[in-house]
Amino acid sequence: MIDKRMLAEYAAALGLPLGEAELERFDRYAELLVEWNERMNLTAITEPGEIVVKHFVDSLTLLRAYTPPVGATLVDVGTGAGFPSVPVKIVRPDLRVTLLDSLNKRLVFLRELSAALGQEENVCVHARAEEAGRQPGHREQYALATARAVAHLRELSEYCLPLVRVGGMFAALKGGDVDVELEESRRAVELLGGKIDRIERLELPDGSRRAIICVKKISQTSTKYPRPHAKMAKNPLA
Ligand SMILES: C[S@@+](CC[C@H](N)C(=O)[O-])C[C@H]1O[C@@H](n2cnc3c(N)ncnc32)[C@H](O)[C@@H]1O
Repeated sequence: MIDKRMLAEYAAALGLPLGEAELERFDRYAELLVEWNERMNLTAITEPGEIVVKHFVDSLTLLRAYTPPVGATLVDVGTGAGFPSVPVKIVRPDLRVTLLDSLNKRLVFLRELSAALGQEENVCVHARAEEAGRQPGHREQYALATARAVAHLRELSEYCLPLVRVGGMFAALKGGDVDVELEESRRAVELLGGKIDRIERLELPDGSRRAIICVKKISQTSTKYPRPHAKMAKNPLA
């Protein structure tokens, strides 16, 4: 379904050589995405060339910005149809992935997808991030939290940083223009026990700009956080 040679080229440009088995998995992923999308709303992107660039390559930029330790635990907050973690897991099968989303129908797809791609060990969690962040099974349990297209960095930090253990990382995949958002989020990141570590800026093959914001978890998050969503919206951390 997808142009595997094109995907291999783009991934190689990110420093990620893909073998035939991985390319086959990406192809199957694209097929399932399009097939299930006819029954439930998973994505607006259904053209194979766009799936390759805007979903697969974009997700893999995470590995350009940050290399998780072997066997690390990774939680993908608001993963939707599995982005960015399912593509990342195709390339890094050693990672122990938790896919978290507040919409149950997405979890039905994610379970089926994980099985079809040989990722049966993925843990699929139906929860809001701010609820999971208060549960002992999730709070400060992950080496890496990531998210793409879920919320403003200020709010996203409150979703993600409570889930990361001290010494771990939170990596937010964002569009290119992040400077204002970063300024608006600095205080929140600090209050939640994080420190902005680095920002990787790059261009996707279609010319669109991306920034991956890497936040190091340097101290425990106060038990005041995360707050319920209504409180976050009413009183943004600033
Ligand atoms: C725009 S989609 C992005 C999906 C995917 N990350 C991607 O990049 O394609 C946002 C997703 O975040 C989920 N979401 C929004 N707020 C959330 C929260 N507080 N906790 C968990 N999931 C949330 C939604 O259900 C939706 O699947």
